[in-house]
Amino acid sequence: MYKKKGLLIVLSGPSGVGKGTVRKALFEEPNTNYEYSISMTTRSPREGEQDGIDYFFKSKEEFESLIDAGRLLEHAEYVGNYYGTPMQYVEEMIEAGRDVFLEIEVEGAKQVREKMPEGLFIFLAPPSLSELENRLIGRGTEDADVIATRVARAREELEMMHLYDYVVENDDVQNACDRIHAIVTAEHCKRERVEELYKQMLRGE
Ligand SMILES: Nc1ncnc2c1ncn2[C@@H]1O[C@H](COP(=O)(O)OP(=O)(O)OP(=O)(O)O)[C@@H](O)[C@H]1O
Ligand SMILES: Nc1nc2c(ncn2[C@@H]2O[C@H](COP(=O)(O)O)[C@@H](O)[C@H]2O)c(=O)[nH]1
Repeated sequence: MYKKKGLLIVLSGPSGVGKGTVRKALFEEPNTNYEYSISMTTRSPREGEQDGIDYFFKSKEEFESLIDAGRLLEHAEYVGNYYGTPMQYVEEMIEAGRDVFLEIEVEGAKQVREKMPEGLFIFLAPPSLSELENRLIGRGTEDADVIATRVARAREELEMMHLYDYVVENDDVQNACDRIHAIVTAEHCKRERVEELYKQMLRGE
């Protein structure tokens, strides 16, 4: 029996912009069809982070063997660590009709665009670079030198914004959630309408 596939939603944007915060708030909304793809990383867990919930924490050797085995949809090196998306979970959820969110940086998003161009690519942008830096400082999870490296990387990432289907400013968590939810809903409507019109044309109607 034909089952409608889910949407792959790539939520990208610089470290500290609020991707995790906005995604968690989105997932608390009722009547959504969202799944979250837990990434793999070689970064050490932060205080309170749990393996299998925040990330799958891997050694460098484990991560490299997953790359070699072709088990990652995408992967990137970010400020001295590997990050990547396990392929199988994403494929299974999309087949099951679920909308799957990836929360990834821009190099990984480029790879996903090549492999799955039918995805929906959303860039979460900060109100300003100084606000981004304040958020990273306020989060209190990185040392000053790592924050400086992440902010420098953010400047490069912001130059890639135009490659995305949508740019959403995270000025306020609820506003950003509402915008993303509206984009996903509109995208579904568009795709369903296009599919229906193509089917009508094929039937000669
Ligand atoms: N709209 C907002 N206004 C003010 N603070 C925010 C907003 N969104 C998120 N924050 C705060 O900014 C900090 C960074 O947020 P978060 O960890 O969600 O970012 P991230 O993009 O997921 O970072 P990373 O990519 O490093 O995982 C957190 O302390 C969070 O509470
Ligand atoms: N390319 C990928 N990037 C990812 C993935 N999971 C997370 N990330 C991004 O890495 C940076 C740093 O994350 P942090 O948890 O150390 O702050 C941030 O931009 C994340 O969005 C992934 O699977 N692939």
